[in-house]
Amino acid sequence: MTTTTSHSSAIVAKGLRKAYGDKTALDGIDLAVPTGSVFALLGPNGAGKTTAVKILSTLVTADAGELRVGGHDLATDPQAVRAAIGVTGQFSAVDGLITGEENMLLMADLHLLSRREGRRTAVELLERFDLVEAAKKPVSTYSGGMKRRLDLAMTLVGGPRIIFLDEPTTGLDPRSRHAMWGIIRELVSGGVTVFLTTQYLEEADELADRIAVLNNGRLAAEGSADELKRLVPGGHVRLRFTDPAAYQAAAVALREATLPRTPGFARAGGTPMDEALSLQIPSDGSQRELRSILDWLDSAGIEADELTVHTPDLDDVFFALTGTADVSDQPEEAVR
Ligand SMILES: Nc1ncnc2c1ncn2[C@@H]1O[C@H](COP(=O)(O)OP(=O)(O)OP(=O)(O)O)[C@@H](O)[C@H]1O
Repeated sequence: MTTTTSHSSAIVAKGLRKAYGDKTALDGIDLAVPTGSVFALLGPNGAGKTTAVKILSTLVTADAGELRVGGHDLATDPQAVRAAIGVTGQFSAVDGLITGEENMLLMADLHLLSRREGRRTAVELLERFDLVEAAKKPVSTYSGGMKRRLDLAMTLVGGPRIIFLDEPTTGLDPRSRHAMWGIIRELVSGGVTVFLTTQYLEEADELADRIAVLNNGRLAAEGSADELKRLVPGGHVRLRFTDPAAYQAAAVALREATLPRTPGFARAGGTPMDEALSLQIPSDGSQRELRSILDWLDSAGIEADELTVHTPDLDDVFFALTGTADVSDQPEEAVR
């Protein structure tokens, strides 16, 4: 795992630690989020995601670690960090008793915008987040998706360049979730850096440039969605036949095959799936492996009626990295 400390990092953490009593929530986390990118912190319940967001957004202090957000040191200049960031999520600032517009204007007041500037910003953001019709209604009448959009709109009042989103789409229906993804993508295309936590692998896959998998307060892995998917086995090429004789011939050929450059292929022997007349060949789905499989099929005279490539998805990665983790495996370190 590498950590970049260049100036192009919007968020940098080195050796981030936090314990609540004898419970270690974060056990030495290193991460770097390039400016203008989306970083997803993925992990099961209790992994430490919210703690990380709370620390990086100055709501909670770390026990240890070198932390910089927006170029500012969290320990010595939290005020500057606060001015550079926006936070939405599980600790939403939305007031249900007043209208969406009033919430926006309240936020504008908090940011010390003039009355005129506040109104202009509120109108612009309500429009952008498709909340114009609902603007004069109490927020308590809003749907979950509308509340999330309002929450994010309020966060944007101060024009933050770094935004923390703690589980931004939890509980939203698919349509609202997709709408939120669209909004997040739009923000990023405007140069904003987004740090999000999520339990939805699909969300991380859709949005994030980099994903870190947090488990028991430690980073189990970090990389792009594709890099993470390559970490776990499960990828394969499936050949489907309609002619039982062709299937049998292919199964025999495959059982005898060895292909030195493709380790998975060599040990494959094909997994016969008689009812479906299909054969499965382990493969990481890379171009190189596919080419060697196709070359071999050609040279063996095998012509499948259908060939599909299955790559592991983030679910596989998530379960592989977090499902089997045994806390007792991990060295005990004294945490004060
Ligand atoms: N204020 C607190 N006091 C004591 N323990 C806490 C506190 N906040 C968090 N913890 C503990 O720290 C660990 C990490 O919690 P955290 O909320 O950061 O996890 P999470 O990954 O955000 O989980 P979730 O997805 O459930 O929100 C958990 O074991 C939790 O019980």
